[in-house]
Amino acid sequence: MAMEAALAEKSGGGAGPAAQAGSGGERRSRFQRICVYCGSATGRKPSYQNAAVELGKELVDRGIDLVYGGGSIGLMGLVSHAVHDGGRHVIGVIPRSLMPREVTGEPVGEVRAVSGMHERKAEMARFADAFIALPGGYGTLEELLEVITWAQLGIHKKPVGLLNVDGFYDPLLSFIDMAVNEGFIKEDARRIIISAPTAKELVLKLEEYVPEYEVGLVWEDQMPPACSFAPELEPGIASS
Ligand SMILES: C/C(=C\CNc1ncnc2c1ncn2[C@@H]1O[C@H](COP(=O)(O)O)[C@@H](O)[C@H]1O)CO
Repeated sequence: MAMEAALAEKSGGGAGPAAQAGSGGERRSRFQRICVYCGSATGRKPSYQNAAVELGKELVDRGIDLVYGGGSIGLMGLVSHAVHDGGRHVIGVIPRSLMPREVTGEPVGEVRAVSGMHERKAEMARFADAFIALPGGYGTLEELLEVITWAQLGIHKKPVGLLNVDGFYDPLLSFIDMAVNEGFIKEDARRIIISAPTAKELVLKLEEYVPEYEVGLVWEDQMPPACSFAPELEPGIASS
């Protein structure tokens, strides 16, 4: 399925069947599943690692499942273990060529094998109701900027959040503000990006986000939006 079509299936802006009050009084979320992009390294500061674990716990607290790039290395391992250990479902989407354990470590939860990086990003985005980027490198930045670009193009209306741990993303946000001032990014497209310094604040902001960015584009291969917010998942190739 083409990337745009796959995403359009779940492009309703975030409201879903999980938006009910939990019976035990826990803070339920309107999101069933959040896609987390993050470093395949842990980074130098312990605060990055702590933030990955805190984010995982916040998802668990709110009854949200995780989709991510698979693997148990770096921050990816920390966030996926925190969600898995907390009893929520974890889906890792991994290209077959990255599957050897020496490359990605041993992932937890459901592992879905895909043919390559493009399919991986489309699948991760399709399964998710919102996106969060923790600190990371090129891979994280690429994934993040792609979902921002897709939002700008009207391919989806799902919230996109930056977990700005210790100001990690300040230089990127300054660069983006400069691009707004220089006339390359529109003010309303700038507001696609939601940022906060802690997982708690960020998830709350994502919960409250109302998509305001509108484009009149119709994608040739776009499927009608699905009624159901969460797709039926086929069984993964491995799970634990
Ligand atoms: C090829 C090597 C390591 C790759 N390991 C990865 N395993 C799983 N997912 C990965 C890997 N590398 C990148 N990703 C995806 O990009 C993001 C992390 O990239 P970053 O550059 O570390 O920020 C992450 O969200 C994944 O989806 C051996 O060098």
